[in-house]
Amino acid sequence: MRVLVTGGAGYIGSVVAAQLLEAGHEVSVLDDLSTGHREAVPENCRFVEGGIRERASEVLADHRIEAVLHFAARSVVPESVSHPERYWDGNVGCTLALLDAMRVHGVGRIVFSSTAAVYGEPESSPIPEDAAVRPGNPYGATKAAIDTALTEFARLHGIGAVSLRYFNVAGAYEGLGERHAPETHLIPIVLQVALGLRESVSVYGEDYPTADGTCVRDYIHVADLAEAHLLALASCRSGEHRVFNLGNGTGFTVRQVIDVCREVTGHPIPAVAADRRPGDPAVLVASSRSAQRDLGWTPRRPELRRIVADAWDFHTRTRAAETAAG
Ligand SMILES: NC(=O)c1ccc[n+]([C@@H]2O[C@H](COP(=O)([O-])OP(=O)(O)OC[C@H]3O[C@@H](n4cnc5c(N)ncnc54)[C@H](O)[C@@H]3O)[C@@H](O)[C@H]2O)c1
Ligand SMILES: O=c1ccn([C@@H]2O[C@H](COP(=O)(O)OP(=O)(O)O[C@H]3O[C@H](CO)[C@H](O)[C@H](O)[C@H]3O)[C@@H](O)[C@H]2O)c(=O)[nH]1
Repeated sequence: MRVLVTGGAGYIGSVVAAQLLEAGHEVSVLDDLSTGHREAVPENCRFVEGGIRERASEVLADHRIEAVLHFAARSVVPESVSHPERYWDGNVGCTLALLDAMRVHGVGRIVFSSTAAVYGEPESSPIPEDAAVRPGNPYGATKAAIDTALTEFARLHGIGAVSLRYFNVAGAYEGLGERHAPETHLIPIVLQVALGLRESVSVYGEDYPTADGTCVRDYIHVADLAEAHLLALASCRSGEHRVFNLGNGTGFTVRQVIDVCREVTGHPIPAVAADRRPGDPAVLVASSRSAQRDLGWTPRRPELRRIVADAWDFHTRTRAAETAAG
């Protein structure tokens, strides 16, 4: 298929673009490089630098796109609290513009990056897709709004849509890894300590109702997550919008993650207790049974040690290349 990957210069979009190429698809990437990196776009993609609102319509037409994988978004939760307008505009506004361009150019499939943040503080664990949608911050609220818009667009315009609700994505694939600046995610931050780029990691809250008092999250390897996108793309059904959680179904505390990072890196990684981070749910663990049943998806790299080891390999190589380049 001829596919457009929005946000294909970012962490997850670049890995999915690489896997789409490997599977024989023709891949176009549209990215404004606001948080992405030009060199992360796999070589055989057609790259267009620009914003969705400004350039999506033209790319859909010129590249005769048949399906869209939509990653481009703003995704820093604290920023969404201080500047919600950037999220309503950058996430909801841009996605509505993209959907309208798809309608105009007759593009019939979309796979969308949704998030566990739509569930807020869940009532039970693991979380199935029919759990209440009650986002606890504007980032999650914008993703939930897009999920709703997709349901309506699919019904009204016959588009086949899939929302994939990611839990905590980590790890690296074929030289493509996580490089956000500033970084807010736990595993890359902990690895920055091991690389000597930070003195310590702050542990946000040690009084949660969990085994060791720190928050529990479900970490999913970016390559496994990417594979689900290819399955979702193939399974889009005209007029239907389906929603799937993507996680491993196993939770790890912040302290457990830091311990695994110590094992993998051989570094002592000092950890300092800090206040809770506002809006953090105590436990977020996915039930991905629907994705396994309906998409035929099986995560092939579920071990946290493997996820951290792949991220560590990426970070050490990137650091070495940066040091060599001066
Ligand atoms: N990383 C996670 O753990 C996680 C978890 C849940 C959901 N998600 C979602 O997955 C998607 C990808 O996340 P990521 O971690 O790869 O983020 P990222 O910041 O690395 O990638 C996003 C990319 O989109 C581009 N972009 C942003 N706005 C744009 C616009 N208007 N037009 C064109 N390009 C634009 C950025 O330059 C960047 O390359 C996002 O939608 C995010 O909300 C991520
Ligand atoms: O320096 C840090 C960074 C994080 N944490 C803790 O580590 C856990 C994981 O935090 P991340 O920031 O890595 O990930 P989140 O669980 O906050 O966020 C992820 O899940 C969210 C859904 O809740 C969104 O989808 C978001 O995009 C995605 O990155 C949290 O308990 C957080 O408090 C620390 O203790 N110290």
